[in-house]
Amino acid sequence: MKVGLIGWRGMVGSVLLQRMQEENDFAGIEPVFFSTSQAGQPAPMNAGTLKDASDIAELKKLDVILTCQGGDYTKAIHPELRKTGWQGYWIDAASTLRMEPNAVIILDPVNRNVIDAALAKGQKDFIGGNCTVSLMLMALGGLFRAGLVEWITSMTYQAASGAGAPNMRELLSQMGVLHGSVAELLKNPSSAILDIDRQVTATLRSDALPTKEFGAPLAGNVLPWIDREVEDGQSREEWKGYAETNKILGTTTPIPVDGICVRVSAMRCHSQALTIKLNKDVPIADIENLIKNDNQWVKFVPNTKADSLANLTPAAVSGSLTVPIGRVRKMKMGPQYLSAFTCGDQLLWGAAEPLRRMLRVLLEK
Ligand SMILES: NC(=O)C1=CN([C@@H]2O[C@H](COP(=O)(O)OP(=O)(O)OC[C@H]3O[C@@H](n4cnc5c(N)ncnc54)[C@H](OP(=O)(O)O)[C@@H]3O)[C@@H](O)[C@H]2O)C=CC1
Ligand SMILES: N[C@@H](CC(=O)OP(=O)(O)O)C(=O)O
Repeated sequence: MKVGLIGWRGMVGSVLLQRMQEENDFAGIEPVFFSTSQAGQPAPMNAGTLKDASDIAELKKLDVILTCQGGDYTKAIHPELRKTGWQGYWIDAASTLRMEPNAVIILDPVNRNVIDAALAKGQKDFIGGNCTVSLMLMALGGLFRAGLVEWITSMTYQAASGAGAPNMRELLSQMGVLHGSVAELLKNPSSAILDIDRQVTATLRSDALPTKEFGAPLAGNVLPWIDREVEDGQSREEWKGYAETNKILGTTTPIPVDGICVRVSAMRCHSQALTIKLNKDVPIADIENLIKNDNQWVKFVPNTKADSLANLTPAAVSGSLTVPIGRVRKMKMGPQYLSAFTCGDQLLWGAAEPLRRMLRVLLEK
């Protein structure tokens, strides 16, 4: 199978390449590497030279295209390529095609049935889901599979990486400026904390912090808006919660999903505080079993302070495929109301992993 890799140099693409190497995915394919800016230069893995990612004639030779190049690339190339009659598989990290009727949103541990049905019908476009949605479904797959979810709200704590590599750098630079503004005061253990706070706040409100990428300070702050405005006061990131969850699950009666998406100063793990309305009262032990037996990556964290702080944080999860879920308990609102907290690496299950697994699904066909 001839597989074209596009966007492999970027942040998501680098994680994808690393995972494909770890899992020996290259053994079953003939990789062809592309670039929009470096055609002619040596390709990685001694795979010849880089081809031009806008060369439709070269792209047409491929059985599969795996792209993490971004939405603008997809918008420009996908329709051109399909117009020529190309019948290959298009696997993509960008959101552009997700809601197209002939595209499937891929998260195989959760919706392998939807993927298989689409393949059987001859569908060719397989698109990775929004990171927040995919991570929520990896954590709560067991409750959805059991048909227990009446509705869900997700209050998110999303990492800088979701906004891109330059944003991760900017966050760290902001942290450095904040620290620098009070470094002398911090050295003196008897300096007044309110003086330190006043100085930090003054720095946050000044022009001293770099804010080109986020448009606001993220260090020492939270940003309660991600992506652009859509309708009904929702941000596009919040809109995806409902639209993509229901498309991934292939629901016939949509399950309401809503909440507020917030950017916080984590590096690459998105966390979510969930309120789940169950459609019946289920004992907490059964809920725990459904959650932890759903897939091999979900990890149930006991609802204790020690377990939560050790296992349910971006610091614990970063770089790992494990999706912990904890703080699970019935709420004061009644026995059908469940709270939970989950955290996951948004570059792995949130972006790269579903793509490489889709390639595996095609190889095993
Ligand atoms: N960031 C995220 O969390 C998520 C992103 N996505 C999707 O993936 C797409 C790509 O995102 P992301 O990986 O963050 O984008 P990057 O900006 O890291 O990479 C995108 C492209 O930029 C080019 N590029 C230019 N300069 C450099 C450089 N110095 N280092 C590396 N690449 C460079 C490369 O293309 P070339 O070789 O052609 O020059 C690369 O493929 C997004 O647009 C989005 O659609 C999906 C889910 C999550
Ligand atoms: N919007 C996400 C990252 C992302 O790229 O999402 P999507 O794949 O839906 O465009 C975030 O900011 O955290």
